[in-house]
Amino acid sequence: MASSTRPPSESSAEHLLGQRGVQRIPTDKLELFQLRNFLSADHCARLIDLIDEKRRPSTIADDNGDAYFRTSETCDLSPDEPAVRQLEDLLDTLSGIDPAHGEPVQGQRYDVGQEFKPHTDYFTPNGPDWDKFCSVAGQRSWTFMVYLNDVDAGGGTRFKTIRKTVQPETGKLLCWNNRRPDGSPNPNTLHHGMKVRKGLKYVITKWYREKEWG
Ligand SMILES: O=C(O)CCC(=O)C(=O)O
Ligand SMILES: [Fe+2]
Repeated sequence: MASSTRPPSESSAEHLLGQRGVQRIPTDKLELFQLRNFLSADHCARLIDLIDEKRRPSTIADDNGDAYFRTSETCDLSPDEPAVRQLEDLLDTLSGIDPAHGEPVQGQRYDVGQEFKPHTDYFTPNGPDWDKFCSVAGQRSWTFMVYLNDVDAGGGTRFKTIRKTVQPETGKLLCWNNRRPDGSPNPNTLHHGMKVRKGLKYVITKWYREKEWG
């Protein structure tokens, strides 16, 4: 689809591969891309400082009762902060998605032993949290995440169905389409923020929605 006809809520393989340095992870099971050095080390350091100021224990939607499912600490990052505004602008340009479809950026920090167990970022259609989280903005369409530091050991992001683990690296971006070409949720996007073994891990996550964020 030509970018001029792409809906405002969508990115696409064609658009992303037109951006300098973007690489597609070879698989036909999902649309998954990485971009090294998306953010400078200095920009990452400023975002890490903001996460350290604001972090609190993470929560999850579609809670499955496992208290150890997502053990990291999380916070929303306000675009009133210049480092966040700059990040949002870079993400909107890279993704090609209308900013109105973006959730607020989230920051996450994992200490040794913390993880985010295998999950998908889309909401289960008509699941327990569907109405609460999706009635206005609809499904999560694309996920963009950025590693803000090199982790001493562990902390990779594992996509089990394609047997691919992406290693954290300062400023490296990872993004994927949460749906199949027909628009249905893609279970092959299952991913695991693996346990940090040594050091700390900081990431930011930006989710886009099919409809405008309320
Ligand atoms: O930390 C990671 O590697 C994955 C994070 C993640 O999956 C999420 O925040 O939804
Ligand atoms: Fe995730």
